[in-house]
Amino acid sequence: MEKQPRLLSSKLVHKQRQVEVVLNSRILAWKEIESSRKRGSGLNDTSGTAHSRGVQVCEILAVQKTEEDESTNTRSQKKAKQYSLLYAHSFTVFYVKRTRQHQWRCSEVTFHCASQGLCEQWIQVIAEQLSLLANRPKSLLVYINPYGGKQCGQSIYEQKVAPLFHRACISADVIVTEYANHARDHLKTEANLDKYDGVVCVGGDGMFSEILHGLVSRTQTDHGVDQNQPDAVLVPCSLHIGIIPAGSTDCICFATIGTNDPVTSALHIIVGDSQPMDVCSVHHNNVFLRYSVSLLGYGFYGDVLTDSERKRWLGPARYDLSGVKTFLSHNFYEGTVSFLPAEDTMGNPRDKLRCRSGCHVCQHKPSSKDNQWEMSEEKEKFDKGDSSDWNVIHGKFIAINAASMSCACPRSPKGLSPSAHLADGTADLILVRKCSRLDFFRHLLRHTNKDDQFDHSFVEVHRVRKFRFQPQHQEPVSLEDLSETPKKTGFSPMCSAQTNCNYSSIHSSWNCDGEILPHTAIQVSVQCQLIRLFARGIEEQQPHCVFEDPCTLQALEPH
Ligand SMILES: CCCCCCCCCCCCC/C=C/[C@@H](O)[C@H](COP(=O)(O)O)NC(=O)CCCCCCCCCCCCCCC
Ligand SMILES: Nc1ncnc2c1ncn2[C@@H]1O[C@H](COP(=O)(O)OP(=O)(O)O)[C@@H](O)[C@H]1O
Ligand SMILES: [Ca+2]
Repeated sequence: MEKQPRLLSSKLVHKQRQVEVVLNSRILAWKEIESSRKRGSGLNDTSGTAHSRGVQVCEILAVQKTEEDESTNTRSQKKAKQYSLLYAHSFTVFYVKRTRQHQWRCSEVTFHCASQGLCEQWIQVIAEQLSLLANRPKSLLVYINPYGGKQCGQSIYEQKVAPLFHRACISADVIVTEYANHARDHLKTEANLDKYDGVVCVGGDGMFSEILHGLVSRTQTDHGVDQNQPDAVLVPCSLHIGIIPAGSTDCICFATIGTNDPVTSALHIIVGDSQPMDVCSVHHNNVFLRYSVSLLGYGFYGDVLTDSERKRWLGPARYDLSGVKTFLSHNFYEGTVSFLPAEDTMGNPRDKLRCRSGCHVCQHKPSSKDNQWEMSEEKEKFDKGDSSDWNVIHGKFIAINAASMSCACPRSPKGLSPSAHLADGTADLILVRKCSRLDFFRHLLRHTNKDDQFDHSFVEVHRVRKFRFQPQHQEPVSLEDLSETPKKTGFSPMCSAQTNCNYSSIHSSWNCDGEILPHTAIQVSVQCQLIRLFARGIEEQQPHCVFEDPCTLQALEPH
């Protein structure tokens, strides 16, 4: 590893002990200076790294002159006070600390200096290094849905997030939404986006969907791209999106960060993390309907969502109640699914290659900006939608789910498709055919344990770039018509398969990231890496041990 030149090195005091503190462009490290008494008593660590600690500069959140604490009541505090009189000037470094289950916290370390000049020099040099981190946002546009999840969005932002942004010197313009689609329409037409480095969404997947639609539509309009063209090459958004989870499912946050925790999300925003993400565009007969980043689900998840909307007052529990009700209804829907499979090199949904931070599959996936891919034969064939490459499956399905990422969430920590990738340009298409209630229950249960939910005769899964769905029976012209349809028509030329059928029982609806689509016949295309989040994907769980970090030790080596 290349040795970084030291920027600053001093003997300071930390927790009433003398420490040598060293800063290079990558690491801030400190090590206790062993007293001769200790050395004689053999207390020093055999590894020679006793008491050495460090933090990566890219994980430092802020540096500040320390506020003096005047309370010196206890004996030890008095002693500390006496000690600190000699080192009267101090500064505090705030940094990211990893705790359990992918959670990050803001930790701090204070150093005392003998002179004001030295203290100010440390603050200045560290602040300079932070200002060189170009990815960090300085100005954010924040939208809060006050009614998402348990209706705590506003207090979560004010109590847990705003103080961290303030500490990191990030300015934020906050808009508390007043009605559904307020955030979407503001982003689409009004917001002056040049002022900001990112947009923050405080809410659930539905609120994220609003931000997504606002930002993607705005970008296409600004570049003259017609979203109604299913083959249009969409322009990626330049602003990053941050998600502060305050919704009911929060699967987009969970699957990109590994936890649903507002503080963790805020810290990923502050350090300027970047995670590209696929977006599915959904069309109906060449008319643009919606974008989706998590689940596009027909049948079971569509029915759960439709039923749960009436129970919004129940908060996040509405999904469990509607889930049980829908499970007991045990509906199935007939139709034709056609799909364009991804190339074999893209892996398959049943391999064990999980998408994790720095995922190789997503990194090696040619992005839409990649010229080689733009010109390749594969792409040409792909663009033409060569019909011979399309697979067609007709059947009766309990569920048709397309997951363009794992859809991991607290209800299902591995997700609907555990090996789906965040940014590979593909989605995993899961077809659950008509089966017994018990079998479907077994399949659902496997979303909550280690067993393979695809290992059933009635389930198949394909990695796809595009797909289409055509219900067996023609759908009503629009949702409005559908809601006006009498519950029991008793007559319809298309009702031979089911008795007492009506539109609501021969058709399900598509659940598109928690929104109901107005059509059942849809065409879907995965747009590779269309947006970027302030996230880094799920980090492999490892004890974060700064003692073993070679950079820390290297920074402390004598020069
Ligand atoms: C037996 C236990 C089975 C548990 C199965 C859990 C599977 C959960 C997969 C969830 C994938 C979620 C994908 C994301 C969807 C969200 O975009 C979307 C919107 O989120 P928002 O409200 O935050 O805006 N959320 C949803 O559509 C909610 C889906 C939640 C479905 C929960 C289903 C529970 C099923 C319970 C069945 C129980 C059968 C018991 C029989 C006695
Ligand atoms: N001020 C508001 N009043 C009513 N609905 C809103 C408001 N702001 C956003 N919404 C809508 O609320 C819905 C649910 O929001 P979301 O934050 O995803 O919560 P949840 O996860 O509980 O569904 C979204 O469809 C969003 O468009
Ligand atoms: Ca994907």
